[in-house]
Amino acid sequence: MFVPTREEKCEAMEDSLPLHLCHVQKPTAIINRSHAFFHSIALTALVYYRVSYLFQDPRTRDVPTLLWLMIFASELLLSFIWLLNQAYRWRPVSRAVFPERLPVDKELPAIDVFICTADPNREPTFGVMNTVLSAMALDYPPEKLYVYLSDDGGSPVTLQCMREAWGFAKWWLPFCRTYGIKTRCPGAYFSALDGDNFDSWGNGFIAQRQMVEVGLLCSLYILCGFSWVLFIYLFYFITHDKEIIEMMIMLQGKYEVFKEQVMKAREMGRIGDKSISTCRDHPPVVEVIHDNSTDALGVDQAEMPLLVYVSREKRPSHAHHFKAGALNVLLRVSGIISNSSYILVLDCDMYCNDPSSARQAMYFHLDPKISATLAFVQFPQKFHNLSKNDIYDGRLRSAFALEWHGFDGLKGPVLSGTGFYIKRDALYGRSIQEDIDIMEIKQSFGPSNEFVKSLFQKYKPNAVNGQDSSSTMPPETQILASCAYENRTKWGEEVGFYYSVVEDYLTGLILHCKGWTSIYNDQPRPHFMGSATTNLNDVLIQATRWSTGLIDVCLSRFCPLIYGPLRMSILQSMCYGELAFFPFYCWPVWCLATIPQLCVLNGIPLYPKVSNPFFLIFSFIFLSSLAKHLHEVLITGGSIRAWINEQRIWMIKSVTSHLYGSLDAIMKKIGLREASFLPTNKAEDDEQVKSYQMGIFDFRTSTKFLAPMVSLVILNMASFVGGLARMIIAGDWDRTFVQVFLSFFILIINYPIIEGMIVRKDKGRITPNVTLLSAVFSMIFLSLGSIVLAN
Ligand SMILES: O=c1ccn([C@@H]2O[C@H](COP(=O)(O)OP(=O)(O)O[C@H]3O[C@H](CO)[C@@H](O)[C@H](O)[C@H]3O)[C@@H](O)[C@H]2O)c(=O)[nH]1
Ligand SMILES: [Mn+2]
Repeated sequence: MFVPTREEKCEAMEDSLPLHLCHVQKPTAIINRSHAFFHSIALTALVYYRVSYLFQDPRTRDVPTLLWLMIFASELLLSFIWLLNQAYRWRPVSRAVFPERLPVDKELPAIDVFICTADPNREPTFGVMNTVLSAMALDYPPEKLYVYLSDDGGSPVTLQCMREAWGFAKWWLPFCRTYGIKTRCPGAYFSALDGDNFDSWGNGFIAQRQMVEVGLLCSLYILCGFSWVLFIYLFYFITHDKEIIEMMIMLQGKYEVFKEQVMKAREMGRIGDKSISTCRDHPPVVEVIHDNSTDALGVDQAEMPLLVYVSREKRPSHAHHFKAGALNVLLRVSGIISNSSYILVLDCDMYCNDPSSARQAMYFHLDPKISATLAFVQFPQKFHNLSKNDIYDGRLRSAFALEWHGFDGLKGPVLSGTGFYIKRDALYGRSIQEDIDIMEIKQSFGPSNEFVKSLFQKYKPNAVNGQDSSSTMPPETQILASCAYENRTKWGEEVGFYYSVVEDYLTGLILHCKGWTSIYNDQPRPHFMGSATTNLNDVLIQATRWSTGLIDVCLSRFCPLIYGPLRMSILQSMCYGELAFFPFYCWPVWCLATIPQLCVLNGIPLYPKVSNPFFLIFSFIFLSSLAKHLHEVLITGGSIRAWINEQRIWMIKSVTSHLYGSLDAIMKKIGLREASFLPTNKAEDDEQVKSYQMGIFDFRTSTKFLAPMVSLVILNMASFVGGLARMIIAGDWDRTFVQVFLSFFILIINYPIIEGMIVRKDKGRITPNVTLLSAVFSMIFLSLGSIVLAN
């Protein structure tokens, strides 16, 4: 977090009052660049060592060339990804904003909020409704705020619950506004109060409190020299305070009723006693949520943002392109309803925690110096369900606490799925001139006349506003939400969000390539809070999906290292490259967890002897990368434990998710597999939450994920013991040290796997079957390997 110095503030004042300031983190940049310098010298020496071996006389070489090359390739790949990583570390920046300098309400532009939900079983409706309410309660003029929920599950339960949420919002919004409530997601607000024993505050509490107040009042009146001014002042405060408490209690009651109704609706929507009915084959539904009564506190709907439910048409025969498809439907439907210039995109589990985010985004979007090229303002993803230890690195620390700041120092961070305010025009691909050929536009945007009209500046949207409750949706919305609408158009390819399971990454990449910029606004109070994946199974499934999507982009014409450098700066392309190449870590991690181990058991040295000067080079590289990582964890508020956790989860994901993801992408490329997007599970399982909170790994995941990591641990146990024996018995510790140490390091970092295999007896352990299977795998590998090496 950056606090502007007095000089910077003064400068800012003189310089026609900017709304924000950007500050390069100079000390960090200096450390990063010097580290990169020394580290790269060491890497060059390593390359020299590996290459020069290949030129040695074949008779003196004691390592099979193939193995040497495989290890060398791993080291080169690690070095290459390391090099790409340096782009983030080149020029990290922080930003400060000046809340007092925003234009008055009537000058603010309108905002459409898009919230996506896909599956009422994995994404509990009550949580989704909390997100909807938090968005409706943003601190923004309500007549300029339009909230759209896309329901890919097409579930009547969700629609019914939206109506309930609307009813509750009529109480909730005025309460937030009147009392300046800071936490406007009702779930978060009431659970925080629970922490203060709010539940025990009943009427008795109020009466008791009143007595104390009267007593206090009298004594203070006397104490302050019978001053009437003070008396009135205090009286006002005390009564005001009481009013809030009474309102709070009343609202909590309403909230409980709302919750019950949501639960009831879910109960009714269940098939048997299992899942809620959803439908993958249904017509489009677009509905404005409203009712006629103006009961609650006299609030009529004029003071409520418009709330729209959209469930796009789905047919089994049509590809629906997951979240990107849903967002594109929302773009079109909202285009003819509100057509706001800016759009906030939220995942259904990502609620607005700080109501000022919309205004803060406008500090940047309305700054004349940057607004012309600014496509979006990205806020960090922060999570409300993380434990202190965070064993699965659910907080994605390196991305949001570090790398995005570095991205921001270039031309801005990649689009990150949720929590960003994007300019509608940026998504439409180009600015539409009035004299452009209509037929050409229709080829890109589809046949709807109404929608095409909305692309022009002068367009006045249908303005279905909440005041007029009898208003129905323009029939055109049904056409825009139909699945055939996109046939033979450029949606998902040149306009809107780009179709990919990592639609955020691809759309961000292309926007930057087109010359747009973005901004990263990370402030101490989280603007948005989501639920992170907190069990191993979800973590690995999610990482597999991301890997598939990223490798898919790598294999397409948008490969960032080819497509990028011609269109944006080399550093920016490197950042995008690093993200896309990340899954390739599977290769070096697999190699380094198997080849040195196989070799140590067969007495083949792959690394320099301890007495060889190149040993120092290898040690330096190893320690320097660990130390740099540790430094970064510590400066971003992490601990030594977090550092170990991140090392471990990186290894685990590399040998499982990144491998499977890359294979999936390759199979997709050759037509053996279809893309899929299984949303993460946001429904909490008490038992799993408990073990996560206690920092205990929950190994209840598929064998597909467990077998590789358990096999590798067993393999390393074998090589560690075998290598140690060799060191002691044969006495060639000089030659074997590095390889034995490598196994030792792998085992130490992955201790929880050993524990899960051997020590634990609970449900979340690794079952003996999996251990046995993995042991068989590693034995087969070792015996086959040894036979091959012996020949
Ligand atoms: O067919 C689908 C599938 C998903 N979603 C929604 O997409 C959002 C993200 O899905 P989630 O299961 O939470 O995936 P994550 O892996 O947690 O999402 C991260 O990764 C995604 C893909 O890169 C980004 O879209 C997200 O914003 C980002 O938070 C959720 O609101 C879903 O409801 C849809 O609307 N339709
Ligand atoms: Mn998510």
